[in-house]
Amino acid sequence: MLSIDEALDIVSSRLAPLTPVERHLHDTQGLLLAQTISSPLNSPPFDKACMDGYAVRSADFEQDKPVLKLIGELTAGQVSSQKVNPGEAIRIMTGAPIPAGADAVVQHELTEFNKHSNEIVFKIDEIRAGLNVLNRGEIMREGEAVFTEKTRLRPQELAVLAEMGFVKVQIFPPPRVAVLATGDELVAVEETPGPGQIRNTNEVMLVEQLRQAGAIPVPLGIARDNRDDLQAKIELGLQHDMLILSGGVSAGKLDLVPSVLESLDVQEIFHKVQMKPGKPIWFGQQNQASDRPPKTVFGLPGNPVSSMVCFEIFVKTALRRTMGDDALSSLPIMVCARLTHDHLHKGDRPTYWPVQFELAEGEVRITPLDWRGSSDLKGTVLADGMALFSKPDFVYKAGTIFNFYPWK
Ligand SMILES: Nc1nc2c(c(=O)[nH]1)N[C@H]1C(S)=C(S)[C@@H](COP(=O)(O)OP(=O)(O)OC[C@H]3O[C@@H](n4cnc5c(N)ncnc54)[C@H](O)[C@@H]3O)O[C@H]1N2
Ligand code: MOO
Repeated sequence: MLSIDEALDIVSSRLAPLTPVERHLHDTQGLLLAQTISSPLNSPPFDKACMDGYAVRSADFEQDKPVLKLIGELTAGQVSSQKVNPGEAIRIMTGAPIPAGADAVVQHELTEFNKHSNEIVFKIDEIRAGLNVLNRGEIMREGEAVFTEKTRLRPQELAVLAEMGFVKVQIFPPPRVAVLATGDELVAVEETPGPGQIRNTNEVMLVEQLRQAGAIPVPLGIARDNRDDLQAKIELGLQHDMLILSGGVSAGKLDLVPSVLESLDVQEIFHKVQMKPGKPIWFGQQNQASDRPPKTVFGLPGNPVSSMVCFEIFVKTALRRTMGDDALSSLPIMVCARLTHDHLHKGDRPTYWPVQFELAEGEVRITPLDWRGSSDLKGTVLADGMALFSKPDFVYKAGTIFNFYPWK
């Protein structure tokens, strides 16, 4: 059986970014750029004042504290038609272009204005040229390479693109992912379960996990445990970039998912990983025309925590790859944390166990919670994430450093 790391390598190497599309800036938050960007302009576009005060000639300050004559006023958005000559100053606001003749700005707090004589007295006797002035192109030069491909578009990147006048950019789009729950025992959340039935809780969970991961979820409801219904709904699911099924992948009589997928030319790449929960996970792909990427299918084990954990580890990695992340940055995010209590790990499957975390004395600490296994979703609601316990039948001592996988 594959190890978790082997399975992750396979998932990551089998997925590639979707074809880039052009999007309005407002619809690109958090996505990766699919183009390089050079600046078409200088920033700032003109020498500008960084303080409210007076635009002056630094040469006027070479002898003693000067008294300068006020000849005008300039607010941001205005361009002065006046020139500052020796012995003169212009009142200037932050963001306004420096007027001709001036080469420095003295901030308002270091001055006193005499409105009767229209003169400014300065409480500073030496200034350098360029004081409180941001020069044209000092932050960004015209033609300068600003963003490489695969830059993540956070709020500040979006604002820099807006400054450069990019209204639309090429990005790697989020995948549309179909979610299909399988099982004769399932009823929709709105329904009251009859004898032997349970509500389809995996759908709402997987849809929200997809949304949090930046993908576009498309819930397809429930497929019954018969070939015809499964086939029809899986075919519908295969019209999306990715399909996530839950249930029907272990060894039961009605675990038909792998064989129906195979009949639809979805090739099995692996089935089963040495892990708990989530051992029966199924991963496959259906080839498309040569110029199009294959369709990816995950068959997640039906037990709710198995579905959730397999999503966190494998589906998220796949999603990140489709959205442009490279193999390394697509791997599950983990943090080093210290165990607060002894923990007995029973069995031989590496196990993701729900834990609470706290920040104490400058370190992350994790405490394993009381949890009944892969059906116990409620046991995860107090957890902040999971820790991976790998050594078979082993007591992990308090103080051991661990990989903690936060849930978000
Ligand atoms: N003989 C064996 N039996 C099982 C094995 C095995 O290796 N050999 N593996 C066990 C493990 S581990 C898991 S995990 C489960 C996974 O089984 P399936 O993926 O086939 O899932 P189902 O049997 O369909 O369902 C399991 C469990 O989860 C409930 N379920 C299913 N779908 C949903 C849903 N959408 N919302 C809420 N709950 C759901 C279902 O009712 C079952 O209780 O198999 C073990 N068996
Ligand atoms: O792997 Mo199953 O998810 O142990 O219950």
